Amino acid sequence: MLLKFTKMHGLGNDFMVVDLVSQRAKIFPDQVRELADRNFGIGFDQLLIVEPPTDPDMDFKYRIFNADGSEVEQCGNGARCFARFVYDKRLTSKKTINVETRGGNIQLNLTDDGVTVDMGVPHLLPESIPFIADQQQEKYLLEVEGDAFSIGAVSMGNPHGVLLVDDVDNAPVDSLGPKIENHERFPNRVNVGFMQVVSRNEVRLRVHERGAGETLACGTGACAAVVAGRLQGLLDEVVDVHLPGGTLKIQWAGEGKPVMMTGPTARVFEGQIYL
Ligand SMILES: N[C@H](CCC[C@H](N)C(=O)O)C(=O)O
Repeated sequence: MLLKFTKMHGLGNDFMVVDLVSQRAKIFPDQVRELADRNFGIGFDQLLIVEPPTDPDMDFKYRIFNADGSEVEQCGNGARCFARFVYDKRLTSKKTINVETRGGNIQLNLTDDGVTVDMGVPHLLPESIPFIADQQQEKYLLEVEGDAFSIGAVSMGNPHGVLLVDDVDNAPVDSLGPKIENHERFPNRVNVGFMQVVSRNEVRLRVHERGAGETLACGTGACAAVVAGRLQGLLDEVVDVHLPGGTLKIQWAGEGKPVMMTGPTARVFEGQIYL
């Protein structure tokens, strides 16, 4: 069958976006891996699927697949692109869009200068991340092949580990990222953020993503980094998060409050592919 899609990105974190409201298709994990391949397929970090909601109070269901074919709970950069996609494709005329995801319901707000997403309240209890630990802490000691690292652990619906580094440009993203991604204390694997605190309102961040490797930006990673930094008393409520692909504005008023993420979206091309 011929499947229409739109190629989009949020700060270089790139997506294949598919409307399965007005199209019908079944996409299997093997196909996701083939489509994600940057030589043999379309090439993307994540596949984003638009479906009708199962919850009548929601406008859409938003499904996310990593390049390795794994279906995951949340994708922040993807959420902004999702909002732009459903509005531009006239699947909705709303500018405040409520979507259900595996990681919980989120609200997307189309604005003149981008999209602001209510990413929901972060989960901090170890069992909700999930992360194996005796109790909730601002930071944990993680043993990796004989070395010990201090790490924050936060769920934005999807799991994140956050390490503080002096200089992101020299952070061990390629060597340490995969080891922590697959660490036994993260039963569902984990996204790994390397954060350099520039000031109380500014950080630099690189993220080794679960199921995709290092990406140019990670929206949930930016949210998790600010949450971890605030819990450690290092950051104020509003933080500019500088990622290799650009900057996100993250706001978190504190425990029990939602994380707000604001940033741009971009459409690259329209395509169609035989499945
Ligand atoms: N790799 C992530 C999903 C995509 C998250 C990222 N692209 C974002 O913008 O939040 C995971 O396995 O949980």
